[in-house]
Amino acid sequence: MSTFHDLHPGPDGTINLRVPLRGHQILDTPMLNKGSAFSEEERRDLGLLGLLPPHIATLEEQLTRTYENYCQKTTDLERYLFLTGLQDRNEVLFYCLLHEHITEMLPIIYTPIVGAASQHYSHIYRRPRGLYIAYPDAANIEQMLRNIPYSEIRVIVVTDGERILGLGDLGIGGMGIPIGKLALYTLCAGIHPATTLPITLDVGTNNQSLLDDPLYLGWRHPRVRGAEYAAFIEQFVAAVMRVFPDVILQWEDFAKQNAATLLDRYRDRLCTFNDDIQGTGAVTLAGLLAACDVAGVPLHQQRIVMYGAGSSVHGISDQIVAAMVDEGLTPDAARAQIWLVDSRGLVHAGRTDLSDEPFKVAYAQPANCTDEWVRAEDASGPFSLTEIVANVRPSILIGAAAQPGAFTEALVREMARHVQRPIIFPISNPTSKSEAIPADLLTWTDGRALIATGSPYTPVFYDNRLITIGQCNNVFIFPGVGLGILASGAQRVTDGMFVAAARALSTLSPARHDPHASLYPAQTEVRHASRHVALAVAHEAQRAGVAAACAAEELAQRVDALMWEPRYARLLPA
Ligand SMILES: NC(=O)c1ccc[n+]([C@@H]2O[C@H](COP(=O)([O-])OP(=O)(O)OC[C@H]3O[C@@H](n4cnc5c(N)ncnc54)[C@H](O)[C@@H]3O)[C@@H](O)[C@H]2O)c1
Ligand SMILES: O=C(O)C[C@H](O)C(=O)O
Ligand SMILES: [Mn+2]
Repeated sequence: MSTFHDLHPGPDGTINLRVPLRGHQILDTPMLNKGSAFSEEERRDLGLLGLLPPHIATLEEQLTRTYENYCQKTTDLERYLFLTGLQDRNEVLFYCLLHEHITEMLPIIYTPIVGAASQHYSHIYRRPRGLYIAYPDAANIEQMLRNIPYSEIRVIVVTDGERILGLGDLGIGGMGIPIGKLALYTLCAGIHPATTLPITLDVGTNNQSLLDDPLYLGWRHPRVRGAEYAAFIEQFVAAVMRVFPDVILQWEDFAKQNAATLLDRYRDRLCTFNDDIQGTGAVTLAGLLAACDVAGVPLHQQRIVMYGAGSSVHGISDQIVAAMVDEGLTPDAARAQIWLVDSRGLVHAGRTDLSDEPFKVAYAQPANCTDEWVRAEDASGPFSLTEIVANVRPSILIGAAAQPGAFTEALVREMARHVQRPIIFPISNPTSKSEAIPADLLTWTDGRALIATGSPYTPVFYDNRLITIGQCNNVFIFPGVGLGILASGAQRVTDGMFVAAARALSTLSPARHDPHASLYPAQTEVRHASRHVALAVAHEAQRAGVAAACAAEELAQRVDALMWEPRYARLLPA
């Protein structure tokens, strides 16, 4: 069972796999099951005779049947359940179907519908996947890690469910996210599914409606905090390092008070990164660099307002500063061009509530920066976002506060008065949390805005043109980063690897060749983009000395060899 991922095609391109299982055991193993596509020999030699309808289907026939079924579903949640069911039954067919219909199905297995599935997790639950590590079982984590069906795990995505997209604390329901992210590792970067492991650390939930829900599947307890939480995480990481010493550990959708702390605590101890901070930083920088190119104004001359000052803005700000420094600014001069806005308004040094957030302190504008600012009529209290925009006159506006509709018409029109090509990225997820809708942004800026969104949007018809909206989502980064780490054998994940990823992705922006095109590649290009990102990450890992050097051709070969294609192996009895 441990060698699923070690499949090398023979001279005729066929992959032979000897399996110690027979009959129903094979049909019940999604990594082995081919459904109606088992050949005559396989049926005879593996105890499958009579267990399947007589016709031996081709993969194409299976895809037709499966897609036909999919199309009969009438709600997105049913589509999600259908695809999850397929994943739990036949993984090759699942990934083949996703490859064929990626634009249609990515929003189902990932953002935004994975958000709805996570909200309803305890009501739609069918089968377990991955590991559920609850706080009361802290003493058994190592045993749990050894209970999983595969023994050669290379990538773990872990959440504690506290900040699932912009939907808040979803407790055990957060499991939808690591499952979805790891499906994308396979779909977008070819990481073999049997080498991935989704994990939810169930430390309770403070979501009262979940605690009150009789069907809730998690540990019914308020969230464990403080020293107990830290000790539990430490036990988890230590167990992971014992059982899977070479694994990549990706932290996902932790609340901001834990996200940065855990990253700082563990980044020098194992191969680990935080996707919401670092992955989001990189994907946003990639789109901004392309947008700056279209606007004809380099990044270091842009004035940037960030709405939200949590994990994602932390990562985005740090990446922007790194890129501005590459363009010749000092770090201080770069930070001076970034204005953060959190739930209490502008982040400035005169505030007394920043001391436990070092990231905000580093980006705080001078205490007196608003002394000369003009107030809106009748305004009092902290400056509103519209007032901040009116006074700062930003050329870039990023939204990552999960406050739907926060980029109002008045605000956007104000911004567009001062800049020829306003760059506006409402990146909050899912769609229901977006700060603005692309069609509105185009209307309010007379089509001048350069837009990207966190969740996918259909193209907008504006001024007799169909405008494709690029998706500024870390899906364009983390699968390639993981692939690059595995291919290079990197021991640690550096910030430089994310800047390299951003620059690599940015070169693939369709807008670089056609100023009317999207700032990000289409979803159909994501596998190509991941490969490109992986190579850049692997080279940077070598340059930084966290991976052993090798020739560029060898690195490319290793990347390609790791990229699994979903197709059936020929199963032989062991
Ligand atoms: N597109 C992507 O790839 C991507 C990646 C990561 C996060 N996100 C999305 O970004 C959003 C934020 O994620 P995060 O990890 O930064 O969350 P977070 O909880 O770490 O930070 C949220 C921030 O928003 C601020 N905020 C809350 N209410 C506010 C208000 N009314 N006005 C101003 N600021 C307010 C908070 O003070 C905090 O600074 C989520 O919707 C998430 O789904 C998107
Ligand atoms: O999950 C996503 O779509 C992106 C991001 O990681 C988020 O938390 O919103
Ligand atoms: Mn996330």
